[in-house]
Amino acid sequence: MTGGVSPLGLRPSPTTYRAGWIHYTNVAPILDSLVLPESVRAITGVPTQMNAALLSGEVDIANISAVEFIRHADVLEALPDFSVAVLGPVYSVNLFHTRPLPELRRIALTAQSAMSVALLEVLLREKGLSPVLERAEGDAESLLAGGYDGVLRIGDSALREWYQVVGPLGERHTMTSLPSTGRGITVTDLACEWFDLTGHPFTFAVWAYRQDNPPPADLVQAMREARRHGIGHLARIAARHAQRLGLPERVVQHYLWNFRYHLEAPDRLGLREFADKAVPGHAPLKFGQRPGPGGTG
Ligand SMILES: C=C(O[C@@H]1C=C(C(=O)O)C=C[C@H]1O)C(=O)O
Repeated sequence: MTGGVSPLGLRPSPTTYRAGWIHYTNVAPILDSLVLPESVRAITGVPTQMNAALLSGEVDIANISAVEFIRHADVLEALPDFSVAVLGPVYSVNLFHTRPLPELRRIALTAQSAMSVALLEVLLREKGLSPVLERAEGDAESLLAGGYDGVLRIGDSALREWYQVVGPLGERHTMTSLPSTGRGITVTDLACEWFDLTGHPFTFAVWAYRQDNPPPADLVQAMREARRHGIGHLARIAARHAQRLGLPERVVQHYLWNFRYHLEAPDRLGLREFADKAVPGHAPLKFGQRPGPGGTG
């Protein structure tokens, strides 16, 4: 076979490239309008599932917890211009608690997340606190009623539970003047805590792949086009997901526009700072080539 054409003159079918998407609402502006090239197949799951799928080779690319990218920086590389990051509050990575942070003794962790657990560990260490951390599933209020004094939750359910605690959002409230307590519960936004500690953005996820198996150019191009389209139609995306989540449209719209999806210099700075604090001695972080001028989408 030469030049990709078989002796019969047939083109070999292109090998399938497998993608794994964490499909929380916060990636809707990238994934909702993504048209996959024919050679790409995608599965979806929660962060810990996608982290495992990428590391076991079940998928070739995934938006994974940034801490897993850092831990496996010797074999992984990340797309240079894709992130799920924020500067300040994120609203969906929340510690729900019933006592002040310094008095917490037992915190329930979600099994869905690697990143928020690593972030919580860094923040607790910085504050000199060492509560017991245990995996436990269930909604925050039941776990708090059942013996935990802190509960860490992420993603769509954390966003909904946050709103149950701090909402409803009256006309006099703006998203920047919301209470952080309600129903006897305080909600600590871990990305806000990171901002208070460092003054930098926090990068929750990157799109990673094995260094020897980068994604086909048409997939990355399609992702950039989908993101441009998604960000341009944020109100529509927010309306659709608000209905699904049972949340007010303006809350979901604020939630979405607050994300930083382009892994810009400040997001990399935050990522490197987190890497040094959470995984001392990690291998250098590797990123693919940034697109040229006008090519970022
Ligand atoms: C901000 C979030 O980011 C997600 C949180 C992750 C984690 O905690 O491991 C992984 C990927 C991110 O997309 C969220 O879903 O609430």
